[in-house]
Amino acid sequence: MTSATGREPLTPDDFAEHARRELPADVWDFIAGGAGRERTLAANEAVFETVRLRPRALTGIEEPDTSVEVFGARWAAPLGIAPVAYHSLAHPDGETGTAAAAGRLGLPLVVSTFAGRTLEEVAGAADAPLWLQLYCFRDAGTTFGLARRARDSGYQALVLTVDTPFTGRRLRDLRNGFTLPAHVTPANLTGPAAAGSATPGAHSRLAFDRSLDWSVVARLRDLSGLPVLAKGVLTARDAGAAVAAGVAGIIVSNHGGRQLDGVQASLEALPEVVSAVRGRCPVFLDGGIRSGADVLVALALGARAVFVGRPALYALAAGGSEGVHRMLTLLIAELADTMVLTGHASPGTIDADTVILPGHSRPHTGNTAPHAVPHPMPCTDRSPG
Ligand SMILES: Cc1cc2nc3c(=O)[nH]c(=O)nc-3n(C[C@H](O)[C@H](O)[C@H](O)COP(=O)(O)O)c2cc1C
Ligand SMILES: CCCCC(=O)C(=O)O
Repeated sequence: MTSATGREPLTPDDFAEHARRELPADVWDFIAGGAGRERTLAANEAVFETVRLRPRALTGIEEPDTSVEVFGARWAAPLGIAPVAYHSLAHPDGETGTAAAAGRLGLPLVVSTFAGRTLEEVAGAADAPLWLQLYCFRDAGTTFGLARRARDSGYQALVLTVDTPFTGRRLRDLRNGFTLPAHVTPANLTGPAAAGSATPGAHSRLAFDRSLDWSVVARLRDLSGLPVLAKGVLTARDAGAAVAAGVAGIIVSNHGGRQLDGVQASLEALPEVVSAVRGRCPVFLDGGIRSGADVLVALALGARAVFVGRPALYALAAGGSEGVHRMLTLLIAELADTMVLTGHASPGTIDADTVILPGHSRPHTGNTAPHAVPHPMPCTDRSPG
């Protein structure tokens, strides 16, 4: 696992560089790409460049405790792996390799509906919490069958993706005429739900149930007995609807810029959602997390924890299960260092005073409660003064 310069990867970007060389060009484009002109894809990462950290001197912290508790389970860090389809596109180790790597470190994995391995195989490989991401199919029996299998094999939550009535217009895939290689199939789907899945975009338009409303949250919760999170919320309005529908948590996400191009970066949307939720459930974030400092910034703006998507597949492509283990280890180490240098012995104290947002010379004062009233990002607050 050496980079183009012959060195060991030290950051998620190093793994990406490695993956780009390893993967066929159309597979790279499927993973790396976004919808439309990829403005939201770019914004997800770029917004983190605009946030400044505030250091703390002589805090006496020797070893920070990076762990957090989520739904009664202890995670080694406020970090997990987002649901990403077909890990076997990146490496034969597939989802079992990713699950083993995350599990060894005590970090959770959200398994995609489009996993290349069965839910049961992945459960057998993992030592840390697993959640199952759900797409809802026109064939409702498929969706409910997945939810029951998740419950029966020890998954701890369901993650309902709410931003994808069909997959977005991904121009790279359309131009490449992208189809999955023959060895990559959705291991958990059978019958009509699986038909045509080799062409993901076209398949989603045939198979996904677009008639859904928020009542599906209670149906999934009642039949599985599992907490249900909504993934893909970017506005106060949808956050309110999700809470009213009984979600156990919200994942602020724009699907890695793969759905509606032109929407806010995830980090920009986070304060609005956190304010609307008013502590009624934990709020998580994915999109553009590429360093330990990015994790800390998201927590400072109110996230309980974050998820990485593409970095997991890039690390898998670069070095299989070991690559994922190394990438996650690096992120935890960077987070721990950033916590010491900003004066936080544990994630629970990371508050809005830890960061300065663009257009502000000082942090918002008077907010010392962790994960409480966050700053508006300037993109949502352009008013002078
Ligand atoms: C190749 C790929 C496949 C994805 N598959 C799914 C999926 O099956 N279900 C889902 O809810 N989100 C899916 N996502 C979105 C991720 O869960 C996540 O929102 C996004 O990747 C986070 O952004 P990041 O890649 O910048 O970390 C996928 C993303 C990528 C890149
Ligand atoms: C139909 C496959 C959808 C996977 C997905 O969610 C994505 O590629 O973003």
